Amino acid sequence: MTVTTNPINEARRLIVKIGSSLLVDEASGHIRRAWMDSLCDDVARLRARGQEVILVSSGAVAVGRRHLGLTPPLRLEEKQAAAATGQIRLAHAYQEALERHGITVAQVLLTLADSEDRRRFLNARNTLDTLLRLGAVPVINENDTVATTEIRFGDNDRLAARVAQMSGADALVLFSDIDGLYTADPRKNPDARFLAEVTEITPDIEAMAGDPGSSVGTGGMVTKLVAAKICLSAGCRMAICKGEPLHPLTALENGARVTWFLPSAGPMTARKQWIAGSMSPMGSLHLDDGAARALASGKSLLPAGIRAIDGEFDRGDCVLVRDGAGRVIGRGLSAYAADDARAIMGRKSADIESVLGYRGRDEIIHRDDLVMEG
Ligand SMILES: Nc1ncnc2c1ncn2[C@@H]1O[C@H](COP(=O)(O)OP(=O)(O)O)[C@@H](O)[C@H]1O
Ligand SMILES: N[C@@H](CCC(=O)OP(=O)(O)O)C(=O)O
Repeated sequence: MTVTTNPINEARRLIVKIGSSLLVDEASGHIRRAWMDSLCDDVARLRARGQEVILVSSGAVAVGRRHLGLTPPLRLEEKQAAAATGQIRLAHAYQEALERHGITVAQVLLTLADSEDRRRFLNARNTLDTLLRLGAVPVINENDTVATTEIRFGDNDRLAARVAQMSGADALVLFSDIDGLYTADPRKNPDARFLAEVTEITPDIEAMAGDPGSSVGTGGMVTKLVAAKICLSAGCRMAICKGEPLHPLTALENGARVTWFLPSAGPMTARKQWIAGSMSPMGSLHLDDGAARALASGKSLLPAGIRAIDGEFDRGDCVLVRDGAGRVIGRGLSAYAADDARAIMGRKSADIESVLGYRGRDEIIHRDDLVMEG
């Protein structure tokens, strides 16, 4: 995949990550409100033309520590206290900036554990989907209060990439204080060359990454490359660029300098490759002929078309899909755990709530989560 037109225009779902060094004035610890307003103007413009936007914003520690009278270096618990103080101010500022455009903001705080635990991952994904469908702009940060050293993302670059993967985003933009990836940290090496396009994170590329350039940034280029790896495998394009001008998304659309990390496939293909290749099936769903035909023509699997279920699996686990003769015709991620799936098999989707006592998805396997054999 190469950049033919502008990936920002093309993205159906776009994640924008804002680094502390950009959002928070290093000397005063204040949020740069004019910049935030201009970013939110851009977000409103993208939404108005039908694009979905999720913000992943750092800055809670940098904003909050002044209010508690803390000076770096901070211990973990002081960072957590600072984040709790700063996050409320950050969220409030985004609320005000987006309210000017009549857009509702939703705060979502996540930890690394949330992206690794299947149930939490699915819950987070469903919540983000629902918020976007209802027209809100999620503003995400790491849940610093509960994230100890072992379960920290440690950096929002990686969190943003996980969010991109989780939400099937087409593009992630990391706005930073640098306009892209160089062959070495340009602050320390004046001969460093700028790279416009990267398609693979090789050891040579990894060796280019250095530390953060400012006292409020964390991770530097190292975590940005970790994020790029996640994005490339998730089929999501990723940009590193300078967020400094006002209206940074407009600047990017108008040709500002940027490093693009370009995957060979799109998010849906990557997702299907992941389902096909890296998950062990935990059970089988046996279909009737009508359901097998429906799946072959690209439809989702409804409970009504299932005759029998083998195995024990949880919501989100991979299961095989078999036709009436027991032949494997595909595999996919079940929206229900085995016991619940057994309770609703053969029933109409409209009956799900009365049988299970809650209203889950109409489909047992959504077509986006289904891969048919050869
Ligand atoms: N190879 C490299 N190319 C570009 N920047 C680099 C490189 N290695 C290290 N850096 C440093 O990484 C910094 C950006 O990371 P960081 O300070 O963590 O920002 P943010 O707060 O936006 O996440 C740059 O300002 C730069 O000094
Ligand atoms: N959760 C932390 C984010 C830390 C972080 O990743 O910072 P940055 O490197 O500036 O993106 C905060 O809000 O301060």
